[in-house]
Amino acid sequence: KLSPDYYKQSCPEFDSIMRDTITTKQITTPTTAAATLRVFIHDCFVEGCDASVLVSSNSFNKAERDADINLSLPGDGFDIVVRAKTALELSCPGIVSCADILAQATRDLITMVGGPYYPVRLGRKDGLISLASRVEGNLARSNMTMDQIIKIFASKGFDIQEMVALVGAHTIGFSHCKEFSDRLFNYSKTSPVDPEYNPRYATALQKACKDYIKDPEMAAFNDVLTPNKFDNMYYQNLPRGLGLLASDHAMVKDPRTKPFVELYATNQTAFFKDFAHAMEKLSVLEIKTGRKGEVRHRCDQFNNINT
Ligand code: HEM
Ligand SMILES: [Ca+2]
Ligand SMILES: [Ca+2]
Repeated sequence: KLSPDYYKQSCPEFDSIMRDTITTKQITTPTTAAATLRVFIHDCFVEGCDASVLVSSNSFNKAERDADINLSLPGDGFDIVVRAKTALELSCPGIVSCADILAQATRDLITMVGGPYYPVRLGRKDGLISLASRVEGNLARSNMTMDQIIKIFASKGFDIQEMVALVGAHTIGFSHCKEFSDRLFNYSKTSPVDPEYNPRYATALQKACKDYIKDPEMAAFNDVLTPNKFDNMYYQNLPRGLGLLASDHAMVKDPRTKPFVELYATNQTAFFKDFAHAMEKLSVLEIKTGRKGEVRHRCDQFNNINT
């Protein structure tokens, strides 16, 4: 059974250790919030919220982390879990799962950057499977059609409105140039850039991504106006041609998603309420309890490393 105070008896310092670790990390490395949120969704959409994404490959197993869509997952999202796990293992060894650490860290970081609070129930076990081959088809890509994207979210139990609310996560963080450069250079015979972009924004992006093939680290903020603040600016950007990814633009073009973009653009309270609700739902997606999982000693390997 899950509960918000699952560790009250077994690890009374859980809350304070989490709070200290997260505050220190986010203050010294402000990209941590977005990094952790992305790692979390990539975890939950593949085998559920079970920390399967945190496992490293070894000679027996090519893990999720080495699936091509996960290669760009930001290191800070892994590091925060390792830090919390290390501190927790000193206080209460073998008690707190990596999956719970990731779920609670994500929530705390979202609130730290201005987003809504939602309850996270605890008691998840860490998964026993992490296979790169099981990733494909479970995560949306920016070049997918809206039909494909809607289908993926539906397969995880999210309707269109919940999907639009969740994608509001792009109010923080950044994307590497290769994720949107096809819209900037040689877009079509008639126009080098995607005409959906605001022209000045397109010029700025072309500059920012000029050498992206030589330097694959080059990136741009997902929300050009308030990149570090969790707010509803992402939705306000879209109709102004300030959406970064093709999938972001598609949100405001498709008649199925557009009404929700418009709602959230004008009503941040509605966005926060729906985002919080969808995150609470995401946080318990296909979680494992009891014997269906374990509490890993190290978040990057199964306790039986030969599996
Ligand atoms: C339409 C569905 C989605 C697509 C196609 C998509 C695609 C992407 C892509 C391509 C990136 C850039 C990755 C990189 O270059 O490193 C990104 C970043 C990000 N995505 Fe999404 N995403 C979607 C939905 C979501 C959802 C539902 C969430 C969370 C609830 C989310 C959270 C994030 C965050 C926080 C970042 C920034 C990561 C960072 O700054 O390190 N995305 N997304
Ligand atoms: Ca998982
Ligand atoms: Ca923002």
